[in-house]
Amino acid sequence: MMLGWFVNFMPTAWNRPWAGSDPRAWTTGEFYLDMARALERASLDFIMLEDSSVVPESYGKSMKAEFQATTKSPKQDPIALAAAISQVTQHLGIVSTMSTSLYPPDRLAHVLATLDELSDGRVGWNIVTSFEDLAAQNVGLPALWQHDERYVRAEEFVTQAEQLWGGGGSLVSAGGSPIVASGAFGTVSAPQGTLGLVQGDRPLYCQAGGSPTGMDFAAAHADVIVAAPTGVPAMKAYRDGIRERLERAGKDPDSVRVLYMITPVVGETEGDARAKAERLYAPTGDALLRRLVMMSNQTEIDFAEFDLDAPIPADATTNGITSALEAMKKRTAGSSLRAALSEGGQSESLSLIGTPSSIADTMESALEEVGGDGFLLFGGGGGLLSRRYLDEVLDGLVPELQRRGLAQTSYAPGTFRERVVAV
Ligand SMILES: Cc1cc2nc3c(=O)[nH]c(=O)nc-3n(C[C@H](O)[C@H](O)[C@H](O)COP(=O)(O)O)c2cc1C
Repeated sequence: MMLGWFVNFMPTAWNRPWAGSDPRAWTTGEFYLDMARALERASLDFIMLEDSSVVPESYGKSMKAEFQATTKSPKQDPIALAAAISQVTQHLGIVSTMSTSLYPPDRLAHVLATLDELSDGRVGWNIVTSFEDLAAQNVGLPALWQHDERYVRAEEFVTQAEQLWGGGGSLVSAGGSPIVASGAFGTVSAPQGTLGLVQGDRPLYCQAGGSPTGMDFAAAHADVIVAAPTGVPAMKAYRDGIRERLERAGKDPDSVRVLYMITPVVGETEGDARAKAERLYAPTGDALLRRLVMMSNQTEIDFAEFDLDAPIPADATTNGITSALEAMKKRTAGSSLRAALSEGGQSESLSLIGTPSSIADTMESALEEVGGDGFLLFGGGGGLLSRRYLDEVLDGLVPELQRRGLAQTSYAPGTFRERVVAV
């Protein structure tokens, strides 16, 4: 199975046990460089760096709750971290998130070409379209385009980036004149003169479309698709949906890997793991606020206006992450927002609470039922990750998967993209 780790370049578990003694270990990148080395020691396929550079004001129509909950900020720039990680690792894939709604195509093409060279062919691009008006306003747009329009823009963006990468050549055309790529959203030229990509015509592409349009886009472009449908039937339906799209387009469905998001709670005994999960997911005031703020951030709907003891209104709509809102509607139907938010694992595909052995059993049988392909580990997001958690997963769970022959113990030769295609 493929294994990646998704992480926000944000404060670690600073106000919890095992916080460590250096409060700047996250801003300096030291924590995350240690993390990248640890992922490589455990032979994980890649690290994936989240990006969404806003201080949200959706919950309660102010930044106040976000500053209490720290779900999205403070955050450092992940591209700078990707460059630093490339210098302390040799094999780990490094997936950087960059938005087709916020970056200009020539900047993105130049940055990724540079990162590909810095990492000797290990860079991936997590292609996102963004979901916050505030993020659009940060770059001078009045608002974000409508959901499906964002994917039209993304199509054009990817085409332009590939033209700029020049099909394996240089950002400057053979004759020495700048390459010009035109489209409905604008014409770009790229005279910066980067030499080209180690990985050939493009880096590895990662994508996380959850909507039908997003899944169309993912199937058309991605090498690795990351998703968080809840439960084995939904995981299978998502993967089947991607494979059908690939088959319709005449592409090999086995050429794309679908990975599911998980945050295992690993204990020395089942009781130990359950007690840990109870502490972790306890619906305290702080935890509920954090989950409400996260939902508001994903949907740009003010969840402070909803009755905690009722389902969320069936007619609520969003120009943000539609799938997150729909999933929350399902969770609250016949129940309440409070009850839905009190469940653990808000953004996980599988609930994994147990010993390395029992968790590996569940992961193995889930993938057998679903058909493939792997998992995207996560530690719960900003303010929750600790070195202790990394150790539990990387030195506890991953070796168990390796002993069963389910996870790799070393890296095959080749670029990141070549390795993924060869799996
Ligand atoms: C594992 C995972 C990671 C994601 N990372 C980011 C990210 O770093 N930045 C971002 O703007 N969106 C991110 N997204 C959101 C997706 O790009 C996408 O907008 C979302 O899954 C909804 O799909 P849709 O756009 O098709 O509605 C992520 C989604 C998932 C499932």
